[in-house]
Parts: sequence; structure tokens; C-alpha cells
Amino acid sequence: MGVKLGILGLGTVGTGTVQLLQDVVGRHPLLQKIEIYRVGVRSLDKPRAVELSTEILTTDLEAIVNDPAVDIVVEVMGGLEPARSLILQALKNGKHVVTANKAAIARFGAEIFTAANQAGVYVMLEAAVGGGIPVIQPLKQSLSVNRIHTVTGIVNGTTNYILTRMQTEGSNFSDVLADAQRLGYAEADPTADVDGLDAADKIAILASLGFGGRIHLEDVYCEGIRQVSKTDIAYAEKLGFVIKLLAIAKRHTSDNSQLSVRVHPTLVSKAHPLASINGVYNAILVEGEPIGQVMFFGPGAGAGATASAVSSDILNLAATLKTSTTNPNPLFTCGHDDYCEIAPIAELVTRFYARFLTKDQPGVIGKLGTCFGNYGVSLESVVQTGFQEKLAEIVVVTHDVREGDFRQALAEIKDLPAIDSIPSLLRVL
Ligand SMILES: NC(=O)C1=CN([C@@H]2O[C@H](COP(=O)(O)OP(=O)(O)OC[C@H]3O[C@@H](n4cnc5c(N)ncnc54)[C@H](OP(=O)(O)O)[C@@H]3O)[C@@H](O)[C@H]2O)C=CC1
Ligand SMILES: N[C@@H](CC=O)C(=O)O
Ligand code: NA
Repeated sequence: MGVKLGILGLGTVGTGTVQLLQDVVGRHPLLQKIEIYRVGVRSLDKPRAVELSTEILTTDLEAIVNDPAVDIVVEVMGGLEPARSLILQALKNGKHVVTANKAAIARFGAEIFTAANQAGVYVMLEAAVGGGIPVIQPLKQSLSVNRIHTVTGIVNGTTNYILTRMQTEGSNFSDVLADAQRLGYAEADPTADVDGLDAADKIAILASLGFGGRIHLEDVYCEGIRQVSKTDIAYAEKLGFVIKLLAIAKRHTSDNSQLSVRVHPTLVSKAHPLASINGVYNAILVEGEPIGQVMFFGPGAGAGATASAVSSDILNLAATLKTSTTNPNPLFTCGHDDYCEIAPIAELVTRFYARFLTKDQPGVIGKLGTCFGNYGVSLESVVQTGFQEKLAEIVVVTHDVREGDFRQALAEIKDLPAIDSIPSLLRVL
């Protein structure tokens, strides 16, 4: 007997998944047992890149999750509602769920996994982080014997694509964003990409898996890439760095009681493995004991890559349905109920890059140095190269400093009569 899919959504990811499942020759033989039974969309009139008979396509998504014939619900419609309610209803009806929806999982994961555990079914989400890169299953299974220290990732394809093209071609932010949208990389509302929210959802999911506790999304510090300018990209280049939107989850305290979880544009040394991850590619560097370092790399967005992850989850569930036992596999379920404690961003210890516009007066660098010194901020490098109109431009890179101390020094520096403005402030990995 075949495994019947109810697919919610036929956009970039849904279409890629249907294409893959309609073209199974040369792939895993179990895919031949999978039937695309229903596909839910918003509009029946839209032209589609795949052929589906009229009885498969429907706008009644509730009917799909309530249909007793459906074995697996594949949620690739995105958004919070009705996606959340449809997932919960599918689980309540005893259906396994595959989802690519990091926004829903990062916000409603507790509710969704509790419902799945109660119903004795699985929620699979490989496509939700890193697109086609296998990272969810490796964290849940292959790496789960390790004590994870740090997860550092480039986990948003759209922003990495934008930053790469700004860096290599000097392109304009909004033109490149339009290309990312056209290529199917961006979210329906690309603010989620540009402002770092999509990466925050993803690092919350990875932190939860890596550190074995739930994460309150509001505890994740988040800055996007809007303030990254061509000037900063050029300065970073001169200083031996590239700018990447990094998502980082790290043990903050030596007793392991607190995590630091954050997303922000970051200067990454050109020698670091994450510096060479360009375009729509993502990479996730996992550090733990005893494994040391392991890095996952691949396409982070787009139809084919994401369809690969969605379909592999479907395949895993199809295999499970074939061999079903009454006891759920603990490596497939989400077992933790407790929340991780997250340290405030002021407690972060990191290096900083800051760009100052100053009046061209003698002794400005000395005054900056004195203010920094008052708060224990030591400087790794100070560069004064350019002028913007009549203002001198000074760039500093600090040694490791507690973020709270650095901010206090900056507050004092802002009030110096010689300082016009501080247009950029970025962390350095
Ligand atoms: N694009 C990518 O590269 C990746 C996307 N994801 C995630 O996958 C999910 C889907 O993304 P993507 O395919 O890009 O999104 P699209 O916007 O391309 O597609 C959404 C699909 O869902 C349908 N849909 C949306 N809302 C409703 C509704 N209320 N009722 C009925 N149908 C609805 C739309 O119908 P219609 O076609 O009729 O408009 C469309 O077919 C999101 O959660 C996204 O974050 C994850 C990894 C990568
Ligand atoms: N909009 C997302 C799609 C994949 O998750 C991205 O750009 O990474
Ligand atoms: Na993935």
C-alpha cells in the first residue's frame, strides 16, 4: 500500500518537492511508494510549473489535514497562521508532519512537539534550517553523543547572497534583494531575511537541538544587514575580513548554565572557513567534545535544494510507517521540555569594529583611546584613511571586550565634541 501525502502549499518549495516526487527514477526505491494525494493552495487559477490532476489540487486545506486517507502532511505554505493550526490539527488526527516552516517551529515548537508526542507521531523539519543541508538529523542523531560548545552558522541564503554580491560586484542592496526574490530564496516578506529574523528562528532551532532545551525566541539577540554599507565592506576587506550575517549559539558560562544566542552582521577573518561561504550557500560549524569541529555546507535556499530536504524527511517517515512500532523512536521525537537560560547581550565578550566620523582636529585618536581605556577596552587596530566631506573617518577594531563595557565607552565617546557620528558598529568573530 502506498503512503499518501497531503501537501499544503505549491510555491517554490512545494513545486520543487512535487517535481522531485514525480521524477523518482535513480532515487531511493521507496519513493515509488509515495503518492501525492492532495495539494492545498490559495488559488486554483494560478499557472503551475507541475501537472497535477484537478482532484488533487484544492483550496480546502482543512479537508486535507482531516482526511483519514492522508498519512503524512507536508506543510510548505509558510507563515504563522493558518500553518500552525493546520499542523496541530494534522498531529491531533495522528498524521506525521514534515515542515519547512522555521518561523512556526521557532514560535510554536513547544506546542507542536507536545502535540506530536501526545499523538505518537513525528514532526520532521530538515528543510527548516540550512535548506538542502542535512543539519537537523545530524544534530539529533549523528552528533547527539557530543557535548556541543558552539554552533556558528551562515543560515540565511538571501542575506548571504546580498552581502556576497555587494562585496564582489559593489552591487546595490535593493537590486540584489529583488534578484534573491526572483530566484525564490527570499521569504514571502523579505524583511524576515534582511532584518535577521529568519536567521534568529533558525539558530533558535539549532540551539534547542544542540543544547537540549527549548529557546524563547524573544531571548535571541537579533540585528539584520540593513546597516551594512559598502564603506564597511571596503574597510573590512582592507583589514583582512569579510562581513557575514552570523547566527551563533554558544555556552556562555563555564558551568554551562547559560547560553548566548545571537544573530548579527559580523567581521569574519578571511582565513576562517565561514569566510568563503558565498552566494545562496549556507554553512553551519558545530564545535563539541569529543568531535572537535564539523562543518555542514551546501545550498541554503531554493526549490531543488529545499525539496531534497523535504523529500528526505518524507522518505524517513515512509520508512517508519512501513516498520511502525508502538514505541516512538527517541531520535526522531523532541523530548526536552525545559527552557535554556540565555545570557543578556551586554554580557557577551567579543571583538568590535567601529567606524567614527570626526572633526579633523588634532588629538582625536588620543581622546578615543582615553575613553576606551576608561572602560577597559583595548584596541587591536586604529585606521584613519578616508575623509567624508570635511569629516575624518576613523576605524577601530578592539580586542575581546564585554559588550556592556564597550557600549558605555561608546556612550561617552558620542558626547565628545570632536565626534560627529558613529555610522557603524559591528562585532568581529
Ligand atoms: N524558498 C526557500 O528557498 C525556502 C523556503 N522555506 C520555507 O518553506 C515554506 C514555503 O516557502 P516558499 O515555497 O518559498 O513559499 P511560497 O510563497 O513560494 O509558496 C507558498 C505556497 O503556499 C500556498 N499558501 C500560502 N498561504 C496559504 C493559505 N492561507 N491557504 C492556502 N494556500 C496557501 C500558496 O498558494 P498559491 O500558490 O495559490 O499562492 C503557495 O503555493 C516557508 O515556511 C519558507 O520559510 C524553507 C527553506 C527554503
Ligand atoms: N528565505 C530563506 C529561505 C530558506 O530558509 C533564506 O534565504 O535562507
Ligand atoms: Na536542512
